[in-house]
Amino acid sequence: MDAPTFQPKFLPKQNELGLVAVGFSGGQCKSGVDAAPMALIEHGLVDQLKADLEYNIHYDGVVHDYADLIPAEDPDHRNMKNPRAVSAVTRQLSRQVYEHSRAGRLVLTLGGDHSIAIGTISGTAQATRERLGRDLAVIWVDAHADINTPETSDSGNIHGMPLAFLTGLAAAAEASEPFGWLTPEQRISPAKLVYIGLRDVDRGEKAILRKHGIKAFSMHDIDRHGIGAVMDQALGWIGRDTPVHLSFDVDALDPMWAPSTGTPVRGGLTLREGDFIAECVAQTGCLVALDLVEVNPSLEEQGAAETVRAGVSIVRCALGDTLL
Ligand SMILES: NC(=[NH2+])NCCC[C@H](N)C(=O)O
Ligand SMILES: [Mn+2]
Ligand SMILES: [Mn+2]
Repeated sequence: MDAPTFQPKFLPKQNELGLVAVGFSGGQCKSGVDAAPMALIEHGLVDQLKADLEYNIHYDGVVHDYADLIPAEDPDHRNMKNPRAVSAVTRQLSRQVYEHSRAGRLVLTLGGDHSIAIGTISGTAQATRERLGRDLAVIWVDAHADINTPETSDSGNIHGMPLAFLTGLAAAAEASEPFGWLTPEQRISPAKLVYIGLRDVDRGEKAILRKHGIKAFSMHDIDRHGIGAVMDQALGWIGRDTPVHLSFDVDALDPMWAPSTGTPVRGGLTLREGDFIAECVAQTGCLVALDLVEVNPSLEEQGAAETVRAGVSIVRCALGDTLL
C-alpha cells in the first residue's frame, strides 16, 4: 500500500500527523473506554500509519489519563455527572490538540468517550481560525446527536452533550459553567455541523436540531438514498473549501461490527458504509482533525477485537488509505 493519494488543502505539509491518546471515561458511567487507545495502538494502528501510509507521527508516547486533573470531589452540577473532571480534562486536551493543529499537522485523537470532543474540536476550531482565518466544519458520525443541554439530558452523562457546549447552545443557562473556558474562537457554528448515521435522538435533541436547522442524515436517509448520495449531500452542505473535523463515534456502526461500545444501537452502518464515509472525507483533502471514540474493549469482550479492527479501519480510511 502506498502513501495517501489526496492533496491536503489546509495543511502546509503532507503526512505530518499529531497523535493524542486520551484514556478518559468520565463523560459516561462505564469503565473500560479508557483502555481503547492502547488496544488500538497494540492492534498496530500507529505502525500501520507509519509503514503503510507514510505518516510522520508526532506522539508523546503517553495515553493521557489526566489523573492530576481529576478532583476528589465532583458533585453533580445542572444535572451533569463529573462536571469538574470533564471540564478540566477537555480544557487540557484542547491545548494539546491546538498545539498540533497550530503547527499545521493533521490531528488524530483516540478516545475515550465522546465528551473529549469538547477538547478536540475547540482546539482545532481555534487553531484553524488563527492559521487560516476560516471557520471549522464538523462531520459527526454517530448513532446519537450528542447535543443535549444539561437540562434536556435524561442521563446527565456529558458524552451526550458535547455539541451543546461547542455550538454555544448550552451556554445561556446560568453562568456558562463548567465550560465557561470555551471562547467564541473555540466554538463552531450550528450551520457548519453535519450528522451522519443518527438513529437514537432524544426528544429535546430533536427540538434543538429543528430549531437551529442543523443538517442531519439519519439511517433512514441512508436507507433511502444510499451512502453515496448522502455523502455527496453532506459534503455539498459543508462546501468544498472548508476545513473539516471528523468526529467518529464507533457506535455509528451496527453492533454486529462494533459491539464493544457503551451505548450500542441496532440498525446502524455496515463496516463498508463506515469506511466509505471516512474515504469520502479523505478524498476532499479538507480533513484537519479526526477523533475515534467510544471503543470499549471491556464490554461484549468476544467482540472487542472486531470493534478495535473496525476502529483501525476507519482511521486508516480517513487518513487516506485506498482500496486500490
Ligand atoms: N457519545 C455517546 N455515545 N452518547 C450517547 C448519548 C446517549 C443519550 N442521548 C444521552 O444523552 O445520554
Ligand atoms: Mn454514540
Ligand atoms: Mn457520540
